[in-house]
Amino acid sequence: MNCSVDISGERILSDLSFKVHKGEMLALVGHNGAGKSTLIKAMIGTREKSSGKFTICSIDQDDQFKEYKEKFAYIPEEPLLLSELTVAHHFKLYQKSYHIPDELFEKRVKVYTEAFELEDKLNDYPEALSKGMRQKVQTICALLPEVPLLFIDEPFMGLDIYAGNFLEKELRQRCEEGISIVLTTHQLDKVRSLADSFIMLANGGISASGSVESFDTLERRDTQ
Ligand SMILES: Nc1ncnc2c1ncn2[C@@H]1O[C@H](COP(=O)(O)OP(=O)(O)OP(=O)(O)O)[C@@H](O)[C@H]1O
Repeated sequence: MNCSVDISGERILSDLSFKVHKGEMLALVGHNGAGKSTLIKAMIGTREKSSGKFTICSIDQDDQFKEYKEKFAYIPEEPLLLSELTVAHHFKLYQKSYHIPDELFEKRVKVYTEAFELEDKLNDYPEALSKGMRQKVQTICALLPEVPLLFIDEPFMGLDIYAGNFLEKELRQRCEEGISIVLTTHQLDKVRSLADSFIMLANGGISASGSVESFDTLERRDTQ
């Protein structure tokens, strides 16, 4: 993956280049405004890049956008649910978009709605849900398909402790199954406990990167 991104003529990300390996969990870290969400949005295709190239499993974002999109699922920082669809409709929409077989779909909906305590909310519309519940619905949607890559912007924001612990376990399990995950977080304890590697963004570029063990050293050095 490599890219530059300009917003309103201002360079936000400059010549970033990195790889995410199969089964790797990569944490994007950096202060507010460092460009973490912008990078994720460029990778999912909702923010145009000014130059560069993204590929997932050798599929190029610009040349084969439909195939590229089918290779990842995305959990945004703020839930983006449609007001005219119920919770169950959202799940069905993901099933159709990602061609999820019925058996897998039903199994995952059951496991996740139980784990996130949403079994009695399936026929509710987003406006009847709390912000945390909307975040849980959005999270479940992204966990339904079998895709090689997950992009997650602040996965634990707004989730209660039980849901956060469940998601942490689920993400770890997905990586063990060979799925790669790129997440942003300000929770450095999560970087340490979950991620394999990190990229620190600053001033539009990568100021540090490496294994999570080197993140620990960097953190100690920077706080002493
Ligand atoms: N829609 C926009 N219009 C103008 N500038 C924007 C827009 N979105 C982001 N920016 C700018 O791009 C830069 C990076 O923002 P971004 O949201 O990617 O940061 P972040 O690292 O995700 O921050 P946070 O930790 O606060 O979520 C900031 O300077 C921000 O002001």
